[in-house]
Amino acid sequence: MFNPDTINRFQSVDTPFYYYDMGVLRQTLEACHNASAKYGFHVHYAMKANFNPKVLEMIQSFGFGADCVSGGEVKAAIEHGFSKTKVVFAGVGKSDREINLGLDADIFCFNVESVQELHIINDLAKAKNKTAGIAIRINPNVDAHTHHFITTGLDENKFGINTWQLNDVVEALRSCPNLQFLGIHFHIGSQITDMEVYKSLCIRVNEIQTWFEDHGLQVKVLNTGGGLGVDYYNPDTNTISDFESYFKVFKDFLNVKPGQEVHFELGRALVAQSASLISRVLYVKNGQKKNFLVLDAGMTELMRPMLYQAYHEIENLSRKSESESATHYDVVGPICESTDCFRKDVELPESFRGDLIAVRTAGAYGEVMASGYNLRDRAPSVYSEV
Ligand SMILES: Cc1ncc(COP(=O)(O)O)c(C=O)c1O
Ligand SMILES: N[C@@H](CCCC[NH3+])C(=O)O
Repeated sequence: MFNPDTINRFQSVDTPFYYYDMGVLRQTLEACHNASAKYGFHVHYAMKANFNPKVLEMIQSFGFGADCVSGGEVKAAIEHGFSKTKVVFAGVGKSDREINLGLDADIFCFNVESVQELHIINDLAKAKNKTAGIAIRINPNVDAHTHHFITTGLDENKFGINTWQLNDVVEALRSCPNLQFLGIHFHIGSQITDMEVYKSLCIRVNEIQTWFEDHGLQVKVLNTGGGLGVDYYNPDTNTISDFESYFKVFKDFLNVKPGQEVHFELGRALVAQSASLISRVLYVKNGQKKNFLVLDAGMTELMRPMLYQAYHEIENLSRKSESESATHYDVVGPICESTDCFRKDVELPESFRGDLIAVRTAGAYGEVMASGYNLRDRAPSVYSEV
């Protein structure tokens, strides 16, 4: 990702900034596109992972759809060229204003997360004399075996409708003539690397599909969500997630009937490795027990380490050739919070004020989760050639 010319180019850029390697993004999208097309699967990009306009434009150029979680994302998807026939809108708390926006845009499908929401969408669609396509988001109670904070498919999670409420769903659908039932939707969590988890999901989806058909509802769309993980430890040697194995699990274990569509909502796996957060060392503080590298970027630019204790590789780009004289640093930001630490005890070459530091694998849930806390400016983006 960082050849000498790239690092040279960074010398004249104000830090912090996000650096996008558009070649990595393109290769990742190609890999996903080819692996999914083999089985006729449809991928909707989960825009919440990254809605940088250049990123969106490249993703939509591959023909992917968009999975949105707010009215703002629905609007951005359409503005950036995603076909409205490939826009889905999930979210546990869609406001009336956001539902109306989706109805006005004639999006393909609302993924509905409660029985009450079914009635609300029906009423709003009726007021516009429209029919809304809907899928039922079901909480399958499948353990994603990922970080506790980013599982979404267990009974204790707020997302989706629990299976014991499905009779109420069928009843509600009978009394909602302005809804068109399209299918069933699942999303059990994020940063999933164990393919056995997806096998368990398929088995559950098959059971639930049969239940719906037994209750007279034809399932046209099976949407199994996203969640495929990336390798945060080896961004250079394992850059592209194993899309082949991922889709093959669904090909092998999902009971797909003739005429049915299978949809996925990948976010992280498509964008995470394409970007790094680039910052400079402001100060080197040598304490009695610790050495600190104080960067000009912090939790306002990349919150994942502070929010989930997430691991990101950290590199000193100014001293790439110096593998010796390794020193241990707590790499911290300038924000007035003790948790504003990217990682503790990081082994790096001896580092100095002005050195360029890269925090890797920052393309997913990085820029989009930035905040203006401490009245900080937003970090800009810098792009490589494609
Ligand atoms: C409903 C839904 N779909 C898709 C995604 C994308 O997840 P990931 O970025 O892990 O692929 C998320 C986020 O976890 C989500 O909540
Ligand atoms: N933002 C989280 C994942 C949540 C995904 C959205 N449900 C992360 O950075 O890992």
